[in-house]
Amino acid sequence: MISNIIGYMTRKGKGMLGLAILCFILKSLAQAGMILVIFDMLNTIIAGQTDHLGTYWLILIGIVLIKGALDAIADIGKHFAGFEIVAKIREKITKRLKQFSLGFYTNERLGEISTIIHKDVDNMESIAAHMWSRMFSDIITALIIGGWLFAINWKLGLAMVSFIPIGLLVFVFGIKSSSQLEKESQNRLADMVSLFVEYTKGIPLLKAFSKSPTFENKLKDSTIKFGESSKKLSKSVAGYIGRYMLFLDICFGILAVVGAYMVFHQDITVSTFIIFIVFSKEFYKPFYHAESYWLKYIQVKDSYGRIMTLLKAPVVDTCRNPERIKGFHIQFDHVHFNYEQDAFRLVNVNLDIEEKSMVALVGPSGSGKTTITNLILRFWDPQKGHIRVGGIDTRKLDYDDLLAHISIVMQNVILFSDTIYENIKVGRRDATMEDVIHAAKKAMIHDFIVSLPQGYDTPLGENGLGLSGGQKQRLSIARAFLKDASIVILDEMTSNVDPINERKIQKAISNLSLNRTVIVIAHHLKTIRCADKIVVFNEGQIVERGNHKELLEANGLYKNLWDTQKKAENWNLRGA
Ligand SMILES: Nc1ncnc2c1ncn2[C@@H]1O[C@H](COP(=O)(O)OP(=O)(O)OP(=O)(O)O)[C@@H](O)[C@H]1O
Repeated sequence: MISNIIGYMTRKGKGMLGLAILCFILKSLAQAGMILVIFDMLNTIIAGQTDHLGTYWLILIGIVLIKGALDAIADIGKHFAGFEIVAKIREKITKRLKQFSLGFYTNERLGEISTIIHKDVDNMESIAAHMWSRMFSDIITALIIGGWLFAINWKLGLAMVSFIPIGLLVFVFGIKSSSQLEKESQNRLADMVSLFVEYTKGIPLLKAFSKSPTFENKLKDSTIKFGESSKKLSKSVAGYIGRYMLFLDICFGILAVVGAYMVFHQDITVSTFIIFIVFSKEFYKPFYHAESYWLKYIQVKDSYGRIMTLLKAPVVDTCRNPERIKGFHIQFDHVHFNYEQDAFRLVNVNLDIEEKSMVALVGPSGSGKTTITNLILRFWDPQKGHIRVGGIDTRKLDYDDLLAHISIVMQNVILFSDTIYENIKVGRRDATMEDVIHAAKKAMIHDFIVSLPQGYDTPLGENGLGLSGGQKQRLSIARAFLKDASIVILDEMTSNVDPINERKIQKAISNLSLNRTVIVIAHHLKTIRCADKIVVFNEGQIVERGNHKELLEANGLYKNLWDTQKKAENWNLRGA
């Protein structure tokens, strides 16, 4: 983890981190030097020589100033290094996010990505800037001071480290034995959080339908379970940390006893004894801090794991010399596809969508219509067979070029918390106000927009809050007009819109369909009667194809669906 994170830094960043560590070491040594100067000063005072007191004061003031300067430089260095790591990791993630297939962006993933970008990357800053600079400087200072103390008297040096190996063994075994409890506690926490999220999302439903406390009981249960596992973990951690600290204290006690014994037998002077007592604290520092280093490591380990999983997730395959699109005839050639093993399968799909024709995909829910459009967009790639656009396999096409030539009008229109103008401009970032108005007029939404007090500058709430479904869909059609792509994928609205809105949407869609290759995922069969070709899917296979008249005459699944929808309409009318 350390080498990987350092790998993200530039030479300057690494230099600044090194400078911070060096300054912290020098600061600790300056601190030690200050104590030695004070010792020396006391010795001279005890000896009755007070002539050089002024020099001592000057040296002490000098050390204090140097310490302050070192502290400031170390602070600047560690923050520079920390912020650089954060910036570099975020840059790498941003680049990677652009390379993922859109199929990667499920709702859960979006939540996870935002946690990674906010919390996990910030954790990397805290470990690199705050922990490493301290930890490395503590360890190096301890080595220098330990070496110096050993050089003064190796026997007392041995007393100083006597129980450290046993203490470290206790620490390492403690970590191992509590790792299972730690995992358990993390899992319980994850269960509790996901239940809370589910609960918060479902509050309106729970209020409307359920007075039973089942969900609340589940929540209470999971909170208790998490509490219990946390208590067990804390108990185990407190146990081994307590034992470890005890061994460090025993070490210090042995140092004091052996030192006093040696002073008594005049093996060492009192000053040597005092030097050991005072400076051994500096030597023990990283050992006493091992607990906080470890806890910090645990805290960032998961963050690091999540960042790496994201950075290593597979991206859309791109070939070395991708080709540009040369035409808009779409062809499925013996395509086989499944999202997951042993689940829905698209079986041997052969399909020709002529350039500038309109093809409607129909079939029962879950038959594979959206999957066909997902494959054209390369949200996924087929396991077998080829999908060609303009005669070229989509895997050999420049992916950005492919997407630049396709407009999508989905039922779930995604709108941003921004003005109507900016929301339409998503279709083409360099569009002018005139272009936007022109597109809105073609999408039959201009009159509605100008009727609003702030017109095109009207801010939209999150995901278009304040607009009806029909209005949202016409805004998305305006985007498609603005993009002016040669291929249009339309996912027809399933929810009921009022007849005026429906007529406007139909008019806007027929405007958009002119002179383009159009693929419609059709739910209302009456709207696609005029399509050049209707392809009927059932359980992942094409079962019929032809125009409306031919399919009715064939008396198959299409006729069945058509009759069912007509019956439903009649029923609606009678019901009304
Ligand atoms: N991301 C996915 N991962 C796994 N399975 C999926 C995924 N998306 C869709 N499916 C499954 O693939 C099958 C076909 O789905 P698809 O969305 O293509 O059907 P559809 O004909 O468009 O349905 P509808 O008319 O209801 O929108 C369904 O069984 C669905 O559950």
